[in-house]
Amino acid sequence: MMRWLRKTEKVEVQSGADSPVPEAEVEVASASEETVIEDTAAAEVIAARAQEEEPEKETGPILSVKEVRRSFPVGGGEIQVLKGINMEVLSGQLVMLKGRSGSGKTTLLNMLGGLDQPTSGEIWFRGQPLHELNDDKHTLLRRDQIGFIFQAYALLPLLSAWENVELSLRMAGVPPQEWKRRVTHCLELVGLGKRMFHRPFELSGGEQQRVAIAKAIAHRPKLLLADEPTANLDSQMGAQVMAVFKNIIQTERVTICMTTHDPTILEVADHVYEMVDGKFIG
Ligand SMILES: Nc1ncnc2c1ncn2[C@@H]1O[C@H](COP(=O)(O)OP(=O)(O)OP(=O)(O)O)[C@@H](O)[C@H]1O
Repeated sequence: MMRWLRKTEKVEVQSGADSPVPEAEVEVASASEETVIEDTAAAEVIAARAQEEEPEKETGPILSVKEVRRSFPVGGGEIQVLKGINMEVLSGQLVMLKGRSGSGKTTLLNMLGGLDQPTSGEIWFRGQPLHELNDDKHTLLRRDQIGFIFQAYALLPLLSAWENVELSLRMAGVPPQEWKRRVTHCLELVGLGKRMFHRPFELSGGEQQRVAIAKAIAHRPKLLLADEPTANLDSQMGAQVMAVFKNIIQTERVTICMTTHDPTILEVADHVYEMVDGKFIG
């Protein structure tokens, strides 16, 4: 059973009866602690911590895409994959790109994350022209402001959930004294407070994907890009991942843009773009 609740409540994510973790709690940043705090000084510490953990809410578009085209050289000619894409993603939205295999979803997602450049057109991310930045600036921007989630989780198999998340903080240049609290916070946020020291092979697919989410948000990105994040999961685990996405949009003030083939999860999106042969329809 899954509920999406106000910030001061808990979100319960209940997995199957045969799951190693019958019930995982996804706690919304320190909120449950508020109910048991009687001491004023302690309450102030908790409130300060919650404020620190929850970045300011931004308003307006975080991403603007204008007439983006992308073609690739193939053989002696070229293939046009994106044929004039226009889109706007507002801060705090969950936006989905749906479409048949080969329609161009991943090609667009790569461009939104600065992994590839349009052949023509513009992509603006928080006021910065991604289409004009050089490789070094793209790398810095990705490191600081963008998180990626992939269909195949992309976790390091010999590292525990904790170590996987910690690694992303190291790579983002976050000071070591912040690692412990941030790793704990992120893993609790995705409902894995009790499985922090398991390695990927000791976790279910849904749990591995939730570790990947914790890893992707650890450095506090503004934008999370997810390529088919539920494609390898059954419907219940897929729903858990979507519940976590909804939760982190509220608590981490992140904006999410994801691709999907799965019609059952479209209803939780704030906006759905349907792509057909390199263009949006409808
Ligand atoms: N580097 C490249 N060189 C040549 N063709 C490419 C390149 N990258 C993508 N394509 C082609 O662009 C088209 C769109 O690919 P893309 O991966 O964006 O589709 P998709 O909608 O994400 O598909 P799927 O749902 O299967 O992941 C495909 O026909 C693919 O072969």
